[in-house]
Amino acid sequence: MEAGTAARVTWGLRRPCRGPGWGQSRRASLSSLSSSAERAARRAMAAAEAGASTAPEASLSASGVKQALISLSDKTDLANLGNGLQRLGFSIISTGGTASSLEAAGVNVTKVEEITHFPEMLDGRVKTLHPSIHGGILARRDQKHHLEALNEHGIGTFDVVVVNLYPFYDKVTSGAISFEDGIENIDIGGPTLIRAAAKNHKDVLVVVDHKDYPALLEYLEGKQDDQDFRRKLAWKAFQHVASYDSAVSEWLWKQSNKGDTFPPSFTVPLSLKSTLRYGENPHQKAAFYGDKSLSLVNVGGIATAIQHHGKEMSYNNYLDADAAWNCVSEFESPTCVVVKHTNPCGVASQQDILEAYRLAVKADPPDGWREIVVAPGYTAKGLEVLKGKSKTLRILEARRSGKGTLSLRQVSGGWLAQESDDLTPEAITFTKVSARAPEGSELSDARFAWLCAWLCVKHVKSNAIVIAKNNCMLGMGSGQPNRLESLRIAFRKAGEEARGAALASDAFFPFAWNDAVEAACRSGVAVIAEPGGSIRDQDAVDCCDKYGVALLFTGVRHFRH
Ligand SMILES: NC(=O)c1ncn([C@@H]2O[C@H](COP(=O)(O)O)[C@@H](O)[C@H]2O)c1NC=O
Repeated sequence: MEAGTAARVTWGLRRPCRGPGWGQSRRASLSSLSSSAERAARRAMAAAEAGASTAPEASLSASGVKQALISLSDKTDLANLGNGLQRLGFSIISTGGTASSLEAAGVNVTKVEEITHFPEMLDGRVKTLHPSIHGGILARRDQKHHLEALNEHGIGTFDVVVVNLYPFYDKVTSGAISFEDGIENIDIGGPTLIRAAAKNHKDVLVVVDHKDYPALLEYLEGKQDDQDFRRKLAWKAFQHVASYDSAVSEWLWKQSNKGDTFPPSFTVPLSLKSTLRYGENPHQKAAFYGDKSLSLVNVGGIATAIQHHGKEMSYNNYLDADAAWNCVSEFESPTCVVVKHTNPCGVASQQDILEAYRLAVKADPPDGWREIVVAPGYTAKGLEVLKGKSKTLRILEARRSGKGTLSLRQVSGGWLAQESDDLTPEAITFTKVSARAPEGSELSDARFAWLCAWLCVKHVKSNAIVIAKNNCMLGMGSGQPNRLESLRIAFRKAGEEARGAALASDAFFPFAWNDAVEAACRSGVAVIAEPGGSIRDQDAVDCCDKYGVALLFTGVRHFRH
């Protein structure tokens, strides 16, 4: 690509553009088309007429000088960019703060107002919103009448536009910010520049990410035009603006619709965290995206976990780690949850975490290797020991999964949205409906069994049955087409230890006699906890009374389909 010469763009200065009579004086000055810029514009038009506009050289500005517009809030690597562009012969035009930083870095720069003949005004709300800027970005170089229009109005073309936006996201997530401050942090001129340049990417390179500066400079140094490169930048630019707008829109919805959870429409800003080796199965490609919704700031969870050691996480690893971590995050006391295929199959809560681990593993001993460990933190020694266990063991450090989020789930052609199941154990009231009341530890066992069932149903399909004793899960059954089948599986796992234990069900028992309730009673459990609400609730009460089992209704169902 032709290097051109570094020159300050001064040709726009010739016309006063403000106040009444602006049109007249403007026309008057334009009538004397004599500047070098206008001569250059004519040269560019001649080139367009000659059909040379698709060659890289044709992206020279109408003035014959290549121009870059730079307007950045985040000024990371700005000096390198400015010096690089200057070295390549670009004339640089910038907004106030960016121009000052460039000057401080020894780069020649022209302020936007020298082109627009308007000062930056309204506290920065209007800086670059001007035909002298947007005409120079949007004009099609292969359209004679576009270049004629630029020429008529004394507007030069821009070849490169580098913009990043007011840090709206950081501001509104950094703590208390007033509504007015939020509004002032919505960038208007920046997205407009980005969209204009991205639309005209055939002739204008648009950059929104400082990580792309080296590639931009390398591209500009090259001899070949590459429309793919330009299109990728344009894609990224529109994506950048779309993400930005989704944050603004989410924030505004929250400001104006307190308490109303479901907006009529919304956009979820996702960014690629990693591509994965494959999906659930090797023939499926897969990737992991982080969700940058404002409502998910500081909610922790697996998406923001740090991996300290081990093989790269797979698609199924993420699902399992998520199920285990969301489950363990529910407990206040030290708890260990073992998950297989997203089912919590061993859960123990003990003051000593090592003891919790031993008991949880005992409930469902690993049938092979352990794939992932997730914890809120590790001592240096602990990490060393775990690393020594296996080269592949994935060791993750995660922050507790938060509450109050919207849960989204895909179905063919749409998404289901619901509030996350944030009910705390304190919100559950155990109502004794049987003749016998649970005694001593039976009550806490019932509560723990219910908690386990509750945690299970958040991650596995109903029907869910959990048997627990001494703060330890003894057995669980889930995902079976009927409740009796889940119950049988849970009892098979619990074995003889089920005698005197508590049993919990995620939903009511539709039948009692010759069915799940009677089977549970005959297996020797001391307490059954279930939501209640069946038309045959009385059968369940009568059955428990017959066997001397305590029956508790919780009034809360925790289906997961
Ligand atoms: N109003 C405008 O015409 C306008 N043009 C560019 N900006 C933004 O101003 C910022 C740079 O400002 P400065 O160079 O003064 O630090 C950039 O983030 C850019 O997106 C604008 N500001 C906000 O809307």
